Amino acid sequence: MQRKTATTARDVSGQAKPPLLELAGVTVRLNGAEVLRDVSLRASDRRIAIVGRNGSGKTTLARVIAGLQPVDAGTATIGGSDMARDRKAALRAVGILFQNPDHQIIFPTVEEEISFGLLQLGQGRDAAREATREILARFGKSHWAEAATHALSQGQKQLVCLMSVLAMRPALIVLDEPYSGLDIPTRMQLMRHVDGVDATVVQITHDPASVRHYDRVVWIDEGRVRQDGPAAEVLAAFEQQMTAWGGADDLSDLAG
Ligand SMILES: Nc1ncnc2c1ncn2[C@@H]1O[C@H](COP(=O)(O)OP(=O)(O)OP(=O)(O)O)[C@@H](O)[C@H]1O
Repeated sequence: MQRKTATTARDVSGQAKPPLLELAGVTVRLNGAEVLRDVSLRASDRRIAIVGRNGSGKTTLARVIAGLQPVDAGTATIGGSDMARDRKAALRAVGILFQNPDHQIIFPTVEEEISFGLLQLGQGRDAAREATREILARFGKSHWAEAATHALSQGQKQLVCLMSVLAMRPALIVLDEPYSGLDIPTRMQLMRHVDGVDATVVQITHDPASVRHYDRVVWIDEGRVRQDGPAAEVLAAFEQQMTAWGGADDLSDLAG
């Protein structure tokens, strides 16, 4: 197993800055099974991908990073705030985009959907409305403000979810397989939007091609970090192993 040695970022005064994301010895048990085991990750890289087989624990890890999944052991620190101790501050620092936008969208119109997160952050109605209009304009979708969310296509809904997350200006965005089920042009367009965002991105994917340009790839296997390092190195090892397993007919090792 290989672990990346994180370089310590420093602020203007030369003080060492805490990494944006720090997991230390994180273990999560669900229904008695250890789904994550002693996962440690210090990350200040701008683009991080998480790969692994079905059932290896990727979504659970994404939920831990997004503050949606309490840990049974270890600590999760986002933007210098410990999830367990200052959950509110940690949650401000992170936004999550799920695979299925229907699990995320709850409001009847696009404007209400995007504004909701901003109101939750404590913004007043006028400020939230203005920020919503601003993000719609940035994506060339001002005409969507009054659109019914249920009438949008999957790709359009996914873009609404991305705009909702970006409007909240999180320092870290977690994307859990955001492009599955989208056609090639929609996927390419959304990927371009994601590539252009200022925030740090942690993306879970089954598609190595979509993250070859990332700074770092973490391979999760049976709830543990199997390999962590530069994209080219980790993806080559990952693809080799996946192809070897794929060549066998035995599904008995599929996690779960
Ligand atoms: N709510 C739950 N209760 C019990 N077990 C769960 C729960 N959610 C997930 N698991 C189990 O935890 C393991 C990891 O699941 P997880 O969804 O994190 O995997 P994944 O790597 O994202 O998989 P996939 O690539 O198939 O989406 C699986 O064995 C799964 O069955």
